[in-house]
Amino acid sequence: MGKVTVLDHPVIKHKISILRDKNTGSNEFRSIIREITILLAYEASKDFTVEEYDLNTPICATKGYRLSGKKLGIIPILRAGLGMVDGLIEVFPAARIGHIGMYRDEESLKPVEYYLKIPKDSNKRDMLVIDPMLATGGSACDAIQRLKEKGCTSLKLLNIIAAPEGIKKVQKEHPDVDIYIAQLDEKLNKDGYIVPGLGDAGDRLFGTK
Ligand SMILES: O=P(O)(O)OC[C@H]1O[C@H](OP(=O)(O)OP(=O)(O)O)[C@H](O)[C@@H]1O
Ligand SMILES: O=c1cc[nH]c(=O)[nH]1
Ligand SMILES: [Mg+2]
Repeated sequence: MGKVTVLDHPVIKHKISILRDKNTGSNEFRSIIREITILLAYEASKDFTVEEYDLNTPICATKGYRLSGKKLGIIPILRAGLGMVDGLIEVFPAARIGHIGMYRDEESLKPVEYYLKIPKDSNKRDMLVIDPMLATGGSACDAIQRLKEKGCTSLKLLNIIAAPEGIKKVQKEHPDVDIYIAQLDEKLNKDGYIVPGLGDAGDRLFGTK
């Protein structure tokens, strides 16, 4: 079963609370999503490998380290996943970026795919799937399934807020995928929104409500 890592940190608690506040505007919302994503990126890359190399500081010769594992791919689930892209490429500037477009049908809550474009060599890369919200888990599970159909074998999922229902579904359908979240919330409401959550992440990022 996939491992779940929750960022348990006072600064994250502080920032998540600002995201939750309905009076927080899009500009601040976007920058906090970006900041938390940077911390998630560090956590999700703890198992990356490094190799040693020789370098000179202004003082002496010493050993340096550089990342030596597989190349990275970042896959935001549109739209809201776009809010996390900047934070990730700040940490991993050489990563290639693919996109998967999914929206949740408001009645059935089932994800509907409308776009897919990923790097050609995605099957050789470590792929980070990003979306601020993991609610029922339908969008994440379908996105991961589509990437697997395209040959991806190394996948991690990064979310800002997750509901237990979503985590359970990803663990059941994709036991090989580890999940990194900033906050585990209580539950879903009858409309499939995370409680207490932060509302519709896409609308809050892009000011569409
Ligand atoms: O776990 P789930 O129940 O599938 O819900 C989570 C999905 O819902 C939101 O997207 P939304 O459908 O609102 O599309 P948007 O990003 O375009 O706003 C969110 O960004 C996830 O992709
Ligand atoms: O609470 C939720 C659930 C799904 N999508 C969102 O943006 N928010
Ligand atoms: Mg939305």
